[in-house]
Order: sequence, then structure tokens, then C-alpha cells
Amino acid sequence: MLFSKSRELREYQNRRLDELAEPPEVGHELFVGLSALRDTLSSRYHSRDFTFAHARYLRSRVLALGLIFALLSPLWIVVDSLMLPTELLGYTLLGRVILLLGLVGVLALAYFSRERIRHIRFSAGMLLALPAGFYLLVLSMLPPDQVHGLVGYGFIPFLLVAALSVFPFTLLESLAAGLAMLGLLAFSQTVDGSWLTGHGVESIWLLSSLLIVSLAANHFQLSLLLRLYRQATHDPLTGLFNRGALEVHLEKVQAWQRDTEGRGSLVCVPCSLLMLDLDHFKHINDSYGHSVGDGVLCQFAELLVRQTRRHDCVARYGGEEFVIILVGSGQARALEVAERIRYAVEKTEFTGHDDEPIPVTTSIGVTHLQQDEPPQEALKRADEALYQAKREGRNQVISAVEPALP
Ligand SMILES: Nc1nc2c(ncn2[C@@H]2O[C@H](COP(=O)(O)OP(=O)(O)OP(=O)(O)O)[C@@H](O)[C@H]2O)c(=O)[nH]1
Repeated sequence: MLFSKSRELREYQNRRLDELAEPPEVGHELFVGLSALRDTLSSRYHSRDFTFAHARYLRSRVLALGLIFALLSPLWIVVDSLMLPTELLGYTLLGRVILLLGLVGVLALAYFSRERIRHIRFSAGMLLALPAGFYLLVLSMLPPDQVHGLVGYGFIPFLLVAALSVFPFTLLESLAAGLAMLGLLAFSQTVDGSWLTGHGVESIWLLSSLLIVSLAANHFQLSLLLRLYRQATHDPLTGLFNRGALEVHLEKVQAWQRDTEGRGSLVCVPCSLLMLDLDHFKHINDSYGHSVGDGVLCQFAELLVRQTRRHDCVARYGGEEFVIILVGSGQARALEVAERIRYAVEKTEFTGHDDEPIPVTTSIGVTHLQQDEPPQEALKRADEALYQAKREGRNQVISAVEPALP
């Protein structure tokens, strides 16, 4: 998840509660801006789920731009045949055939790599590297006194740097590609003799400015993508996954279970579901106020993240109800974890404004996620177990009655 570490989750929650309480200050906005920059600089802090969403978006860009390049490249043969002497046409024609084959390969790779993040990243890199390589090849093969005959080749580095802004690349990825294009431009200038001339410096300056504009576009594009992803999948108060994202996650876990079984594993990877509800939460709201209730929900969310492993999924199901998916844990292990959480909640000192202590307890229903059942069935079972815990006095863990195996 995006906030896999509880420190980050707390930072986010404090920011949200501050935002609700006060108008933004300059310092606060600077902090938000810096953390957005950290998110767009590299993919290091991106969650696994966002990385998938990001790759799908990147793939759509690769397909669109790859198609444009593949259509435009052969069309330029007409210009070459009008501008270049016949004996040189062979060089560019060969280069264009290689380029076109490469672009078709990139398109095929991106098309068939629906969920393969590495392949999609590779195809995006190749989409930029192929025209650059083609230009490099033509420059290296053509006799130096004939380079001036090339028409429409000098803009390739500019076109590719402009194309960077179309992709939601991270700043470091774009910077590396942009520097490579500057290197390509410098090489072309040494070949055509314009290196360090007035015209040459002007071109380098122009390309550098274009690169800065593309980096800014990358930053805004990626931060917008992150924000939209967050809004669609996370609960704004606690920073946990929301109900929709939880349901998608459950389906993914089941698909993974089927996949491991399909690959010949004798044992299906177990997976359990915990449904938790704060006891008498209405009383907390009524006694301490709604904003303290919000603070308690955030502290509770933080405790759940601390009590679970990185690959478990913690979600706010709605109101004061939460769900945890424990991947790789069978019923017995899930009951242990649930009991540990229940005890931790009871012993933790939740605090309101002015640090006044607020006693909080939770009831928990536990069930096992069957590989082939609709996820709603498992959620319903966990909910029934939770309400049994409520009926039997609250602050306890109840295991659901599991359906008979077929
Ligand atoms: N502060 C705050 N309260 C919320 C939020 N969402 C739901 N609530 C409140 O949570 C309370 C839930 O009350 P009930 O469903 O009666 O449950 P309860 O008081 O916890 O009682 P039991 O679940 O039976 O132990 C309601 O008062 C809701 O207004 C929220 O985002 N913030």
C-alpha cells in the first residue's frame, strides 16, 4: 500500500487533521510540495499497487506514441528521396527499416505486457532509444561532408525530449533520458562542425530549456496521477485502503491463490480475513466530540498497520469498521493475530485533545477466505462473527462458522 510504513501514515494523518482544522500556511504548503517532489523524483516510495496502475498508464502512452512514430518514420522516406543524393539513400533506408522493425517490436512488447511492469518500462525506454539510435547510426555511417544533406534529422533529439513530457516518467528517469539526448545533440554537432559555434550553443540551450519544461510536465503529471490514485483507493481520513480497493485486493489474492495452485503447488496459500469494529464508538463521539473521534480512528488505523506485516492489507471498510487481509495465514494464525490486536487496543492509551486518555476496545470477527467464493461471502461471514462478538459482550474475538468444503 502507499503508506506501508506507520511513520508515513502518521505524517499523512496529521496533515489531514491539520488541514481540516486550519487554513494552510506557507510552511505547510512547502512541506506538501517537498513530499510531492520526493514522490515524483523516483519510484522508490511508490506502493506496489500504484506501480501497477502507473505501468498501465505508461503502457497506454507507449502504444499511442509508438504507433505515431511507426507511421511517421516511413513517411519521411519521401523527404529523404527528394533531398538526399541517390547514393546516400541506401544508408537512411536501411536505418529506417531497422527503426520500423524495432518500433513494431516495442509495440508488440507493450501490447502483450499487460501486468509486466519491467517489460512496460523497457518498452518505454526503447521507444526513445530507437529513434536516437537510428540518428546516431546515420550520423556515424554517412560521410561527414554529406551530413548537411540530411533534412529533418536534427530535430530528433528535440522531438524525443518533448516526448518525455507525454510519459508519466519519474524525474530521475526523464533526466537520464534528457541527458542522453543532450549527448546525442553534442555528437551531431561535432559531426556537422557546429559544436561551440553560436548556432550550436543556441541549440544546446534550446534543448536544455525543453528538458526543464518536460521535467516540470513529468512532475505535475505524476503527482496528479498519484493524487487521483490515492483519492480513488484510499480513505482520506486514516490513509488506509478504502472499501473499493479492498474488494479489488481480495480478488487479486484469490487469483494469486488459484495461480499458485495452477503451478502445481499441492497446498493452496491460506488467506484470512479480520473484520474489526470499535466498541461504543458513538459514545466516544458524544462524550469527547467528533474531532476526537476522528483522532481515535487515526490512532486505531496506525495501530493496525503496526500490528500487521507489510504485505497484509489494512482497509477502512466504512465508519468505525476495518478489515485486514492476512495473506499466508490460516485460521489458527489469524485468531492469534486478532487476539494480539484486541489486546494491543485494550492496552494502548488512545488520547484526545490535551492528551486526555480515552478507553478504547474492539470486537473482531475472523474467517478464512475460500479460493473460489465471491469475496462478499467471506466479508459477510466475518461480519456475522463480529456481531456475535458484539452480542456476547464486545472486546473479544470470534471465529466464523466456516462453510463445509465441497
Ligand atoms: N468521528 C467520526 N465518527 C464516525 C465516523 N464514521 C462513523 N462515525 C460514527 O460512528 C458511530 C457508530 O455508532 P454505532 O453504529 O451505533 O456503533 P457503536 O457506538 O460503536 O456501538 P457498537 O458498534 O455496537 O459497539 C456513529 O455515531 C457514527 O456517527 C467518522 O469518520 N468519524
